[in-house]
Amino acid sequence: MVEERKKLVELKNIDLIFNKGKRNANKAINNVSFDIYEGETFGLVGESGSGKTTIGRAILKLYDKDIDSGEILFDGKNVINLKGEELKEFRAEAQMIFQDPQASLNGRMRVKDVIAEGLDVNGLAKSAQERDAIVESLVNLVGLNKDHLTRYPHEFSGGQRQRIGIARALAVKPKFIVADEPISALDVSIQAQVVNLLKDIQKQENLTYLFIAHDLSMVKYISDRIGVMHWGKMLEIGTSDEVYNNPIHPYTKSLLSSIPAPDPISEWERTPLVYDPTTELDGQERELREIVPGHFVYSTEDEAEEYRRMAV
Ligand SMILES: Nc1ncnc2c1ncn2[C@@H]1O[C@H](COP(=O)(O)OP(=O)(O)OP(=O)(O)O)[C@@H](O)[C@H]1O
Repeated sequence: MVEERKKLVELKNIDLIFNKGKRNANKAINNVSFDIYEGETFGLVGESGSGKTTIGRAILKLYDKDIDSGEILFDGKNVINLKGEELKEFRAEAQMIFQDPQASLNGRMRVKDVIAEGLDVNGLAKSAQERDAIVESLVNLVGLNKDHLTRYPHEFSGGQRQRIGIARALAVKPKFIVADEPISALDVSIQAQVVNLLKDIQKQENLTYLFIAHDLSMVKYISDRIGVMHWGKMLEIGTSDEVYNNPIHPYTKSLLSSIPAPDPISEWERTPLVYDPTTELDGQERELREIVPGHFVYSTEDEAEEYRRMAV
C-alpha cells in the first residue's frame, strides 16, 4: 500500500563527512538511502551520535557544507541545487522542531512575534490584522490561548514551549517537518500530549514527518515506518509493527531489549541483549536487503539468506 504513495523526500546513497580531509574527519552519514512518503511519519532511531540529527539537518540543507556524495530530492527536486526563489520556497515547505524549545525560541521576543517570525520573513501576511488572525488560529491549533500571545517563552512550561515551537514551524504552511527529539526534554506525563498533538496536526494539515528519537516506545506509537541507525549507517527499515514485533538486525534487537517493560513481571524477565558492533568492521560488503516485503536489513547476501530462512 505504502509503495503506491508519492515520495516527498528521497535520500540516495548519502555520505556526509565532518572535517573532511582533517585528522578529526568523521563520516557521520555512511551511504544512507531511504524515502519518506507524503503523509507518513518516518521514525529515525539509534543511540546518541549515530547520525540521526545529521540526516535531518542535511535534508533541510541547514549545514554550510553540502553532502559529500549522493542525492537528496525534495518533491522531486535536488535540494543541493536549490537557489533564490526555489530555496526560499523550500525553506518554508520544510521546517524543523527542536528538542529543547527553551534554546530554540528567542527569549526576548513575545510569543506572538516568535510564532509570526516565519510569516514576517516570507511576507506571508498582507496586513497586521491578517498576521494577528493567522497567529491566533495557530495558537488555537496547538492548544494555547490568546492570552499567551503577549508573554515571553520563559513564562511557559516545557510542554507549552514545545507547542509554541510547533506553532512557529506551522506558520509558514510547511509540507514536511523534521521533529528532532521533540519530546525528550519533556516530563513523561506531557510527552504523550505533544505526540498526540503532532499526530492530530499531521492529519489536519496533511504533513509528512521525520521523527527523530531514541525513546523507542514513543517512536513506535507515532511512526508508520522506522529506520534504525548505528555509526552513520542505516541497519534496518520496516513498518513500525514489523520492526517492533519482528526485529531482525542484532542491533535493533538490542535496542528493543533495553526498553523497560511496563509491568513488573515482564520487567523482571526482561534480558537486555548486548550488541557486538565488531561485525560491522569485518570488511564484508553489506547493503540494505529486503528480507520480507518492505522490511530491509543491512546484511551480506549470506546473512540476508539466513534472515529470510529465520523469518519464514
Ligand atoms: N557540526 C559538526 N561538526 C563535527 N562533527 C559533528 C557535527 N555535528 C555532528 N557531528 C558528529 O557526527 C556524528 C553524528 O552526530 P548526530 O548529532 O547526527 O547524531 P545523533 O544520532 O543525532 O545523536 P544525538 O541523539 O546525540 O543528537 C557524531 O559523531 C557527532 O559528533
